[in-house]
Amino acid sequence: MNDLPLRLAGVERRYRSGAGELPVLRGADLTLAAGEIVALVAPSGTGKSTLLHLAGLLERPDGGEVFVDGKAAGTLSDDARTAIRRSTIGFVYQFHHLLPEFTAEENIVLPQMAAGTPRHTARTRARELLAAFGLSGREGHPPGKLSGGEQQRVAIARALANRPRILLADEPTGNLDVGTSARVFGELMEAVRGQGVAALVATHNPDLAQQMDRIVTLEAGVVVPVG
Ligand SMILES: Nc1ncnc2c1ncn2[C@@H]1O[C@H](COP(=O)(O)OP(=O)(O)OP(=O)(O)O)[C@@H](O)[C@H]1O
Repeated sequence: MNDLPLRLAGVERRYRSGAGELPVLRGADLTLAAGEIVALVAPSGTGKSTLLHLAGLLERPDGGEVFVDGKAAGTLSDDARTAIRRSTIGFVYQFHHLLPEFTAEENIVLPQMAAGTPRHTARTRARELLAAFGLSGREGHPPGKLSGGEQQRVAIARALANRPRILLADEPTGNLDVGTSARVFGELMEAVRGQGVAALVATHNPDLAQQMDRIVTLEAGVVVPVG
């Protein structure tokens, strides 16, 4: 069990508001094996983003524990959690969140340098990734001069730049038209499978979910298998 990239055990999350408490996760369990791609398909507002934020160590649960590579994240300092996030976890969001003032290549170089990779090594890796996503020749373009599909390809390349063990994606192609979404998602799957990354992908798109290894949903705050 210890070398599972990701394990959520009895994870709880409540949001406090003026009206009281909203229990969103009530003991969610989920494991991701290396190379496994899991679809998280659940109605809006049931806690998909919350689960991804907890799995990505962006927030701490109110109960339960998140294990990354067998290590309990709850006992770690914020700095230690940030270090794990940088080296081990890649994120892709519905909107690319690329830095607009930097080029496509720099957007992929910067997170590598933040994780301690020397600039020349980071540049080589960025160029390889951009080539793998069909973006050779676009290295010097800022996000504003790329199409929506190209921007999302850069965001996926950035998420994979530090060779993460875990990829967390929240509607990664939700902002793209149907054809572009299918193409970009296919490239994402190929890259994830090629690198043996464990991936958890929240999506409302049943066609994309069917292409993954397994589908889970959220019901009353717990993770339930589908099919
Ligand atoms: N910071 C917060 N403070 C208070 N309530 C929150 C907060 N974040 C999320 N919620 C509430 O928790 C519930 C779950 O939100 P979450 O964003 O995880 O759902 P989701 O399944 O990802 O939804 P969607 O598919 O619409 O993105 C929602 O009712 C939401 O309003």
